Amino acid sequence: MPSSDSPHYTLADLTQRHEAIWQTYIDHEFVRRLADTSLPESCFRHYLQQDYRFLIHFARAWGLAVYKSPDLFELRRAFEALKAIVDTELDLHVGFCRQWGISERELAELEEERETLAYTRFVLDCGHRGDLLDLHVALAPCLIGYGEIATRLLEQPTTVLEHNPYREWIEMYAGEDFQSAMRDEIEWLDRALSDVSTERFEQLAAIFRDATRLEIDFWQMGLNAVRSS
Ligand SMILES: Cc1ncc(CN)c(N)n1
Repeated sequence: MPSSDSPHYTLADLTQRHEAIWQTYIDHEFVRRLADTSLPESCFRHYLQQDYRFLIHFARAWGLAVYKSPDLFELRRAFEALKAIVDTELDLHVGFCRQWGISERELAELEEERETLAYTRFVLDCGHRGDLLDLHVALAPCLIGYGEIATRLLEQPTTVLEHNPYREWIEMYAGEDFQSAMRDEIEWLDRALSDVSTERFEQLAAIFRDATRLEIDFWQMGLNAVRSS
């Protein structure tokens, strides 16, 4: 625990500050059922469709990070993250949706759910109102959470990989590309948080808490779609 005169906060302090909410997110029923194969396919399909919209706005948020970058180092870093989402994650996602019988046209036309709207606009609002660190903290549950979820799923004995229709999803987020992006982001956040004051940390912790709550709502939206698609 950091001392009050020289806090030296890290990302771990953010997750510990909201431990119960963080655990609800990374161990959500959607995730558990995806791992033990009991998740209805309609839930996963709905999640995939909405996640397409999420990733579009997520890319826009990194575009905002480019704009908010104060120097060439940060500018390059945000630009690389934006490129990775547009060229890799969204490309993989579209291919993945195709395998699940969801066409690109369908993706382009689908209506945004309120949970998608709330989460993505919250992140963008944090970036508009705040600085680069506010934006990174709003984005952290997304990148750090999915990386942690996927590695946990691969490690835990209750996960079924054989004949699991969601196996590719688990392996994509547990894969080296995503994991290394997650490690880079943890390093960035640890560096940036190391010299914030206690007051500033509390502001950032509130952003982190709300973004995590919105991730929980996103899982729940998928789970609620038992018969909707
Ligand atoms: C809702 C959500 N959160 C996080 C991720 C991981 N980029 C995602 N694809 N979708």
